[in-house]
Amino acid sequence: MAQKSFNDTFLRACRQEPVTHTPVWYMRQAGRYQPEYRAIRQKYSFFEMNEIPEVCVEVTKLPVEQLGVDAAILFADIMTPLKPIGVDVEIRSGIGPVIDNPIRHLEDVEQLGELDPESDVPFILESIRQLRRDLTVPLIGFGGAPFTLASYMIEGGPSKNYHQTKGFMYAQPQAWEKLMEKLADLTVTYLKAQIKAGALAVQIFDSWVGALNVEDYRTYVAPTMRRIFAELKESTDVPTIYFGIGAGHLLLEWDRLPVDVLGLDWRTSIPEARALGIRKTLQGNLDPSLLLGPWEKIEAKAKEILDQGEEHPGHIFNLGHGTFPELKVETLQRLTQFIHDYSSRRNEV
Ligand SMILES: Cc1c2[nH]c(c1CCC(=O)O)Cc1[nH]c(c(CCC(=O)O)c1C)Cc1[nH]c(c(CCC(=O)O)c1C)Cc1[nH]c(c(C)c1CCC(=O)O)C2
Repeated sequence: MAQKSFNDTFLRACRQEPVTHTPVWYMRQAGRYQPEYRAIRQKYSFFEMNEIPEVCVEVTKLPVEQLGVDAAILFADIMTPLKPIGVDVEIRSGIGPVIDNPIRHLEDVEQLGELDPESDVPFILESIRQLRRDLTVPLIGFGGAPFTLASYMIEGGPSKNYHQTKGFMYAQPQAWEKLMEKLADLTVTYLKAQIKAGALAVQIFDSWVGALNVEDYRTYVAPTMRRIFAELKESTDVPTIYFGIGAGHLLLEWDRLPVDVLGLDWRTSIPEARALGIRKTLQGNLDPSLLLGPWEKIEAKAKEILDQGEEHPGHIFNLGHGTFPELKVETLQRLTQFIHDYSSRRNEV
C-alpha cells in the first residue's frame, strides 16, 4: 500500500525552517460548534469521550478531516491528569471544570498523589498511539500549566478575579511552592509520556496566568515554568509551545524561558511582539469573535496576520483563543482554505 504523505509544515514552522505555506490549526478545534461532536457528546460524558480511545481518536480526527488543518490536537482536557491524583473534577458544558474538594491548606497539597501515566491515563497513551498510526499531520499533545491548574484546584471552578488563588499564593507561600512543585512534576511526567506515545509537539496552556503582574509572575510562577521547559528540552527535541490569554505583559518573561513557540492572544500583534525583541516562532492570533463577523472582515484580518507572520522567523496561524459553540464549521473551512491559498501564492512569487 502506498505510504501516505506526511504534512510536516507545522513542525517546520516551529523550528523556523522554510515552509511552502503558513501552517494553521485552531485551539479547541474539536468542540461543540461541530454537529458531529454534539452527537457524540449526547451519548457520552466529557471524560468518557476522553477515556474511550476509539471515541477520543474519532473526535481528534474530526476537525483535521473537516477543516484540512496542518496539525491535530489530542481531544482531552487540562483537567484530565488531575482526576487520578485525587482531584474530584467534573466538566460542565458552558462552564468548564468544577471541583468538589478545592485546595485550602498545605495538608490538601500534601495529599495529592503522583501521576503514573501508564496506569493512571492509559487511555490517553493508547489514543495517541492510534492517532500516530492514522494521522498525516503532526499530533500536538498538551497539558495545563501549574498556575492555571492551581487556579481551578483552589477556586473550585472558573473564576473572574482569582482572589482565592492569589490569596493562597501570597498568604501560604510554602504551600504554594509545594503545589507548584507537584504540578510541575505532573506536567513533565504527563507530557513526556505523551511524547513517548507519539505526540510530535506539546503545548502548555497557561490560560489564566495573565491575572498576575510581571513581578508576581517572576516570583511565584517563572521558576516552575523554567524547570518544566528545561526538563522537556533535556529529554526530547519535540517543539514546545506556551500559550496564555491577556498575558501580553508577560511576553518578555516567556521569551526568556527555554520554550520554542509563544502563543499570542488577539490583544498583542506580531509586530508588537517583534518590537519587544522576540524572535521565537509566534502562534496566533485572530480574535475568535471576528469569526461571527462578515467574511470580508475575516479575510482582511487573516491577510494582515499572514503578512505580519511572513516578516517573522516562524509563524503558525491560530486563533487568539479557542473555538466556541456559536461558530460555523463552514467559516473555519473557508478560513483554512484561504490561509493555505493566500500563503502558498505568496511563496510562489
Ligand atoms: C482553560 C482550559 C480548559 N481546558 C483547556 C483550557 C486551555 C485552553 C483554553 O483556555 O480554552 C484545554 C482544552 N480543553 C479541550 C481541549 C481539546 C481541544 C480539541 O480537542 O480541539 C483543550 C486543548 C477540550 C474541551 N474542554 C471542555 C470542552 C467543552 C466540553 C463540552 O461541553 O463538550 C472541550 C471541547 C470543557 C472545558 N475545559 C475547560 C473549560 C474552560 C471548559 C469549558 C469549555 C466550554 O464549555 O465551552 C478548562
